[in-house]
Amino acid sequence: MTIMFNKPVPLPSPPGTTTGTAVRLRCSGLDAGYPGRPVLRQVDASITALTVTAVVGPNGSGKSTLLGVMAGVIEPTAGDVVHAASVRPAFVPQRGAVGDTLPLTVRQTVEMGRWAGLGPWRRPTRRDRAAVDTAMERLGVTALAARQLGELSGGQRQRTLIAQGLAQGSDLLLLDEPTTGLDPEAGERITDLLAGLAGDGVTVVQATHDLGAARSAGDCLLLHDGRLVAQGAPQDVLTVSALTRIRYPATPPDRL
Ligand SMILES: Nc1ncnc2c1ncn2[C@@H]1O[C@H](COP(=O)(O)OP(=O)(O)OP(=O)(O)O)[C@@H](O)[C@H]1O
Repeated sequence: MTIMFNKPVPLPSPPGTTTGTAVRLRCSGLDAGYPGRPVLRQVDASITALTVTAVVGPNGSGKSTLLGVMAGVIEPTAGDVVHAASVRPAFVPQRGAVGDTLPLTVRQTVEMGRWAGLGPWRRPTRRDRAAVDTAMERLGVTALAARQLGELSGGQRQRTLIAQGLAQGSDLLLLDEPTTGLDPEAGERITDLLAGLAGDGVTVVQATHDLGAARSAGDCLLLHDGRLVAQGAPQDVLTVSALTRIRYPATPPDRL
């Protein structure tokens, strides 16, 4: 198995996609999981550049595991992950992964997105500060800069964490359930912001249970039991029959 970050750009388009569509990342024959627990099996999937891709599937279907592999934090046990750029992806894990009680302000949280690129003394440069300012503005959290993380609403907190990912300056943003637990308005705001980022040169992949967010994505991967059962436009992938077949729980027929 291999994870490569330096393949030539662009990768060839997969069969069935529009000619000329640039592929940012491709998984081929991917197996991955945890010690004693195989999860992903033979996943072949492509992430289209400058698009929001939604990764959908029931609990335990392998969405977070797939994001972890794309982010390079989980090693595949078989297959390849090929990136069309040498820039490391920015990974925003699930909301619960960041403690609410951390004594951090919004600005300090976003600044952490720059840490990997700082020298041993962690002195931010003007460029670092500009990246933080831009990310905070883009996510609408500038006015919250001095607030503690624990004082924020769910939507504000989530936008702060996405700003931290954006501040990393990657062209690939991987988000694990960015709208889970938010009220519809806060969720829609994040969905719109992600679409705006894709329009501004960032490739976005989000694992989500939010079918509204998935339907407004440009592309969709449907996982079931660690296997990719469909990939394509949301209206072609998130059909009543496909969701019923995998017994996806959040599919009231009137919302399809
Ligand atoms: N750190 C871990 N160690 C062992 N098994 C794990 C670990 N993380 C997840 N799993 C298992 O791997 C499988 C896939 O989990 P994963 O989190 O990728 O699914 P998911 O589709 O993101 O689920 P959810 O929608 O509930 O977040 C599940 O059976 C889960 O219990």
